[in-house]
Amino acid sequence: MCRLGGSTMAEFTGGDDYQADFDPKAYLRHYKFGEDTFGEDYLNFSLKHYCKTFTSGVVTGDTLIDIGSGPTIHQLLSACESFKEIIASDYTYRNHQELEKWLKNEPGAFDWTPVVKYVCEGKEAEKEAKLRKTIKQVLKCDVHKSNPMDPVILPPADCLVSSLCLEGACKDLTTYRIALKNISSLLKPGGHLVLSGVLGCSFYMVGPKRFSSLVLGEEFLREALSDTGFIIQEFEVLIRDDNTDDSCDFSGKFFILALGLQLA
Ligand SMILES: C[S@@+](CC[C@H](N)C(=O)[O-])C[C@H]1O[C@@H](n2cnc3c(N)ncnc32)[C@H](O)[C@@H]1O
Repeated sequence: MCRLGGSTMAEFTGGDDYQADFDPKAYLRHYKFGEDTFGEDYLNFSLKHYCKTFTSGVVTGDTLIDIGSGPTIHQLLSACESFKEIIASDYTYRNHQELEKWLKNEPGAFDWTPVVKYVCEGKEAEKEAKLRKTIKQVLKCDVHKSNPMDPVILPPADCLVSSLCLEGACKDLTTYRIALKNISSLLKPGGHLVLSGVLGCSFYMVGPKRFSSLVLGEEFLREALSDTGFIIQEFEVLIRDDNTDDSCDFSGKFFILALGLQLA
């Protein structure tokens, strides 16, 4: 159920809605620093955890796959130092285009410099160059398929990252569990999953379009990960302490580092 402006709505927005109405430029407005947006709040939380995770020396390897990248790269800024190759992915064609625009440094690409500066002040150009070099492919992805990258068959990766994707893509908790299983098939045994997102969120706005979000709780996530064979190594939660931005009704943010897959 979605609460917006006091009314109650229950409309799920799926792949067709993302393909038709998810405007990458409108979404990226959430990630403009200094505008007190939901995205800025999320970045302040997640960038800190990405940095800690990917500089620990433990979460490292040859290949990292980012699931549901959207038009964004914030989730990969720290990771690009620890992996030789990154594969970005998303469901929509327009997100692929927006990401490619940034990768090729084309005019009109989103300016990530303020976010990059937050991660590594003084070394923005080097970091952007490094990330551009490390992202080798942008693939079509559907978390509802048993091989989410179908028809491409990828060798299992050392690490999976996914930020704010599954809660948007899944209509109920059963579908979320299946999607988690689907994406985990892309991971090597003993590889790492870095999963971040929002708790208690039923919708978020992308420009004038409302997208549904699956309401997640910490207990459900712990159970779903454990049932999929993951061992949770870190589970950070930050409860929302403001109500200024009404473009999203989340109650908290989470960041998970998990080790997979221990079950067959
Ligand atoms: C809220 S955005 C998150 C984007 C980015 N990862 C971030 O952290 O800002 C949700 C993304 O999930 C993608 N998505 C929706 N349904 C999907 C599906 N079935 N499979 C893969 N990605 C999907 C959307 O296209 C969109 O880019």
